[in-house]
Amino acid sequence: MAKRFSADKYVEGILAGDRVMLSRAITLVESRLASDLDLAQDVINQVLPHAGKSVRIGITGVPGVGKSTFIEAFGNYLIQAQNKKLAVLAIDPTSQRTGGSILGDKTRMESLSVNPQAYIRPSPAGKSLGGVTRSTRESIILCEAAGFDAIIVETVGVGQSETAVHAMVDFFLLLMLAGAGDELQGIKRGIMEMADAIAITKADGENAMKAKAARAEYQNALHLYPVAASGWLPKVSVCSAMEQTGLDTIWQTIDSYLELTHQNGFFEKKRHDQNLQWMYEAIRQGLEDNFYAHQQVKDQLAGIADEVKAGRKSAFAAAAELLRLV
Ligand SMILES: Nc1nc2c(ncn2[C@@H]2O[C@H](COP(=O)(O)OP(=O)(O)OP(=O)(O)O)[C@@H](O)[C@H]2O)c(=O)[nH]1
Repeated sequence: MAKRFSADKYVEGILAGDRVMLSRAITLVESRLASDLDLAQDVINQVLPHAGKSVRIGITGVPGVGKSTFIEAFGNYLIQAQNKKLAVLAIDPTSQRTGGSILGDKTRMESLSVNPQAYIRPSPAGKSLGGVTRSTRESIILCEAAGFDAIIVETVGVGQSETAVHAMVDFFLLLMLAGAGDELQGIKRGIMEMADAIAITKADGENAMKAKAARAEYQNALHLYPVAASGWLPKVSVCSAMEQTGLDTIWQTIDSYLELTHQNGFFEKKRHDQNLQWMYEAIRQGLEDNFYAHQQVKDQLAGIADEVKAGRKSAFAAAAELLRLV
């Protein structure tokens, strides 16, 4: 087991912006050991008053869209042109690519990973989506308390993970390729509906014209959706991470969104709603964990499931019988 410190020691280190302590605290919230849970919650609770002051940006897009290259370019832009301290967290429950090691990501975002104004943390390996989203959410709080004022949460846009990311960020950016067709890109309609902005990537060289055409197309498509509760009309822009163009426009879009939603109160409301949503999610998870950990449930579950399978017991009756055991 990794070395553990007192809650005060973690808190002191995080608030001082000590990256080693931040990493250790994130390892702590990623741990599912029962003995780590209380300590992790103690640390989170203590740093909570110092968190929340960042802009949380979710970024998604299918493999090949250029996420890493984009985040590297956009991240450097945020640091250099907007004077931000940036943390990049990844949600990728299927990820084999990093095996949970920081080294894996060093090769993905080379210049960001050595930038003292940036902190990159790959997705914890070998975890369920629920496990990853929970620890990422808590990691956001830890990073904010450590002084990072821009948080990028990155995910692959092909599964359910983008819904989870959407529920923990202020602004959701969808990266898309020009001319590949929505279906080809595996982008589901629901994801486009969640986007506050779409950026068409790789708008350089021969691709530049195609990207502009795609921008017009997507902008039209977005007009067909009902106006969002935020009052914000999603924007589409083009960018090239390679040539570092369009990054400023994307930041201006995010900034306009923040201005609008701070003004109309949506920003705060959304964060409150997200907090409540996570509370209910934590309750649901806690109840489920307790249920499956209960000795009588462990003893009887398989037998009762067999009876349901064989058609001797209804699913509802079986569930009720099991629930009564707890
Ligand atoms: N022409 C051009 N190519 C790009 C640009 N950005 C990325 N690429 C190329 O697109 C390919 C995929 O880029 P990655 O950044 O690895 O993106 P990804 O496939 O989404 O990968 P992950 O971030 O690992 O999920 C690489 O070969 C990049 O060199 C760009 O702005 N212009």
